[in-house]
Amino acid sequence: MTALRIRGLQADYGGQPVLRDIQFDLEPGDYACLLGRSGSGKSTLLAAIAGFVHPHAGQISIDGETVCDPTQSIERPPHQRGLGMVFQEANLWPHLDVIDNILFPLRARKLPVDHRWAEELLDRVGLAGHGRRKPATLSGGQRQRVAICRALAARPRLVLLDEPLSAVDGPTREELRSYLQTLFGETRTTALHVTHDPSEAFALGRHVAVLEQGRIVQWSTPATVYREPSSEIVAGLTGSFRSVPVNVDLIEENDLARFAFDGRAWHAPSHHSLRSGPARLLLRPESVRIHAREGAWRVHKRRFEAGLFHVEVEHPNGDRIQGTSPHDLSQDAVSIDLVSEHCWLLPADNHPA
Ligand SMILES: Nc1ncnc2c1ncn2[C@@H]1O[C@H](COP(=O)(O)OP(=O)(O)OP(=O)(O)O)[C@@H](O)[C@H]1O
Repeated sequence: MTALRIRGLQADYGGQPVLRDIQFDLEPGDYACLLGRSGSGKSTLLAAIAGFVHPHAGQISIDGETVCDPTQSIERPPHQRGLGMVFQEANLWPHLDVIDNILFPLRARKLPVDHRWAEELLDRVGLAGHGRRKPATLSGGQRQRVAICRALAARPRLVLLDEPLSAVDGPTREELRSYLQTLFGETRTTALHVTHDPSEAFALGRHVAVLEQGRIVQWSTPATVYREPSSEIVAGLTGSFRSVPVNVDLIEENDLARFAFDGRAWHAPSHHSLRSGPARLLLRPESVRIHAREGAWRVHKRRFEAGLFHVEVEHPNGDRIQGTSPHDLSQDAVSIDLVSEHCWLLPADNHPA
C-alpha cells in the first residue's frame, strides 16, 4: 500500500496560491527529500500533510486512508494522521528527562507506552544509558537525536522532517545524517524531509523532489536530479553549473543530441522535450576537462579542491565555463574537452513561467 498519496493538492494563503496541483506517491520505507528555494512552499506542503494547513482542493491519503479531501469535507486533525514530526529545533520539555520526552506524545494521546522500544531507539542513535538525563545537560545534536526518537516512538506511518539538521554545526550535521540514514533504513520508516541543502538531500534521499513556486518540477533519484535537471532552476538548486547557448542539429535515439561547441561536433544526453534548434548546454565542473595544450580559452580563476584543480575559463566570445584538471596549469591559454556523459541539454526556454 502507498504510504503517502497526494493528488491535485492546492492551497493558498489569503487567496495567494502556495501549493499548485501537487501530486506524488511515497512508497513504504521510502525516504524522499524536498528541495526548493526559500518561499517555494516546502513547509506549507509538510503542514498540509500534517493537517496544520487546510488545502482547498486535492486529496491526501496516508497508508490508504484519506486524511484530507475538501470535496468530501474530510479533514482529519493532526493527531489522527499517524505521523511523526521533526523540526529544526528539538523543542524538548525541559522538566522531563529524555525517556519521558520520548514517551510524552504517547501518554498525551493515551496510547500504549513501549519503554523497550524507546530504549532501543535511544540505543540506535548512540544514546543508550542517557534516558534519565534532562535536556539541559545534552548538546544540541543530542537533543535533536532525542527529538528524532520521539518522532518514531509511536511507530508512525510516516515521519515529516522540516529542516531537521539546519540548527546544528557541520560535524554534528554529518553525525545526525548518519543516524537518520541507519535509523530510518533499519526501521523501514517512510520519511519526507525538507531541506535547502542539496548535499543533505543527495546523502539521505532515495528520491529527491524539487518544489518551485508551489509545484513539484522534478521527482527523481538524486543522480537523475543532478545529472538531468528539468530546468536551470533545478540545476542551480542541486549544485554549481554554467549554461551556454548552442545549436542542436540532430536528435538521435535515446534523446542523444548533436550540437556544435568550441568549433567541434559533440553528442550529449538531452531533455525529452528538446527539439532541433537553439538549446542550452548545461555544464557541471565535471563536464569539462581543461588541457594544458594551447587553445582559445583563457584561464580566469583556479582553485584546488578535493584532489583536482577547478578552473574557470573564458572564451573570447565572453562565455565562461568551469572545468577540472588534474594538473596545476601554469599558462593562460588552454583548450577544453567536454565529457559528454556529464553534459546535459535543455530547451532554450526551459524556465517555467
Ligand atoms: N501563515 C502564512 N500566512 C501567509 N503567507 C504565508 C504563511 N506561511 C507562509 N506564507 C507564504 O507562503 C509561501 C511559501 O512559504 P513556505 O514557508 O511554505 O516556503 P518554504 O519553501 O518552506 O520557505 P523557507 O525555505 O524559507 O522556509 C511564501 O511566500 C510565504 O511568504
